[in-house]
Amino acid sequence: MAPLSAFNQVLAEDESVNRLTDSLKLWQMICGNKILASVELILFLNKLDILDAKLRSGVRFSNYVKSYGSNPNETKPVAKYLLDAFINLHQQHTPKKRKIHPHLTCAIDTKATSSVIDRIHEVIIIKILSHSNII
Ligand SMILES: Nc1nc2c(ncn2[C@@H]2O[C@H](COP(=O)(O)OP(=O)(O)OP(=O)(O)O)[C@@H](O)[C@H]2O)c(=O)[nH]1
Repeated sequence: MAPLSAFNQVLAEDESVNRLTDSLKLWQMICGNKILASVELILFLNKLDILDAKLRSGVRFSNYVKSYGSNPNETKPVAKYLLDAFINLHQQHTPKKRKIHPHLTCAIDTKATSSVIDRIHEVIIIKILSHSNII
């Protein structure tokens, strides 16, 4: 689980570290971990509403993420850019090919979050059934 909204924040425990950079490093370590090589990963990119509020209030994403350049300072393209960054890191660092299940979430939207969790339950059940050769 990583916040989409933390691109302009630093860690409470180390103010020299940007929170987005920290999330990406942690994700890279999880993706590259050989012990987890056979595990499918579920990624929640959370706090979509806070990202939206931040961008609408005038905070410019590209001031913090230079590679974003002159792309629109809007929620959809910024969230897509972050999602792609996480997916690309997975592709670069995974020890072997596997699926990941990324979701853009707003945890306080309980209805939407509940439906995401239902979809994840389905994925897990299908995985268990296919491992047991039932399907
Ligand atoms: N608006 C909003 N609030 C959220 C969301 N997810 C969690 N929160 C709230 O954020 C606060 C901090 O929760 P978390 O982010 O889970 O905890 P944390 O990672 O230790 O906190 P931070 O250091 O603030 O990132 C709590 O009050 C949560 O209810 C979200 O998607 N949208």
